Amino acid sequence: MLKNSQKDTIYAQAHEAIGAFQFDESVVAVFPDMIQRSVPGYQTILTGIGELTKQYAQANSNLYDLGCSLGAATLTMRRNISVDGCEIIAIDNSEAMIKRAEEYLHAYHSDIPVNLQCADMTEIPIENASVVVINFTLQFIDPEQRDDLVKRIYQNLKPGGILILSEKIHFENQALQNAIEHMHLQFKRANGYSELEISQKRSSLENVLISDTEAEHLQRLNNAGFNSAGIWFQAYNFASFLAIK
Ligand SMILES: Nc1ncnc2c1ncn2[C@@H]1O[C@H](C[S@+](CC[C@H]([NH3+])C(=O)[O-])CC(=O)[O-])[C@@H](O)[C@H]1O
Ligand SMILES: O=C(O)C(=O)Cc1ccccc1
Repeated sequence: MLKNSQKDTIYAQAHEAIGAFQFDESVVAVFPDMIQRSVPGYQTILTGIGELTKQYAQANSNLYDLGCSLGAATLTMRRNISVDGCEIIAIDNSEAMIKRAEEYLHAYHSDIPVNLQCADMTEIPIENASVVVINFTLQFIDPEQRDDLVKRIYQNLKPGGILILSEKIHFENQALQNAIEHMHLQFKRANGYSELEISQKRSSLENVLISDTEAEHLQRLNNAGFNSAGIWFQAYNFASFLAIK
């Protein structure tokens, strides 16, 4: 899926100053390669999103992909909907991502409508939802806005609806954090990233990707109203939560 992108060499050369990470044209061009080589379990999570969609999409409801990037989760959801009257609403606030996502979505035929919008996911209405996916995007929004967004999702989910939330997480315990972060670094090295690429990208993500702990995520989901919430998949410090209304 979305395989024919260029190789990610964005941080391969030494930069004098490392700016904040941005989802601009240069990232868009290499994004499928970047996410595949940086996020352990990414492909398995997409497969799981497909399975959960098959099980939980309700007839005549909306499905949301918030922070859709090139639409990988949208495509998986679209292929797995087997009930009538569904629409997928896919949102990203990067103009460059949305432009490219449009091309990807048109490359595969489907009768299920996709409403692709360049917008801030904290500002769009959520209505009549059966499945909401936030695949590695809550971590990029202002921590102060996270509780409200998750609450709003809970309130606008139909009974029996689900939120699938995938995130990079960190661990309160320093020894555990070091051990698991080391495994992620080894994963990136095994996927061909150099020490320079790893350290420059790490600087660029500082204060941009702000992770929470598993406990913080579960607390937020519970506070929003979800009584059934837990991790359904984890690879090192990358976890995906399932919350059922
Ligand atoms: N406030 C915001 N509103 C909307 N989009 C945002 C916002 N902030 C950041 N983004 C967008 O969130 C996406 C995060 S990538 C998601 C992968 C995808 N889900 C995938 O399943 O392939 C994950 C990663 O790169 O680690 C980018 O496209 C941003 O433009
Ligand atoms: O690359 C990393 O270290 C990450 O934490 C994951 C990631 C993947 C793609 C864009 C930004 C962050």
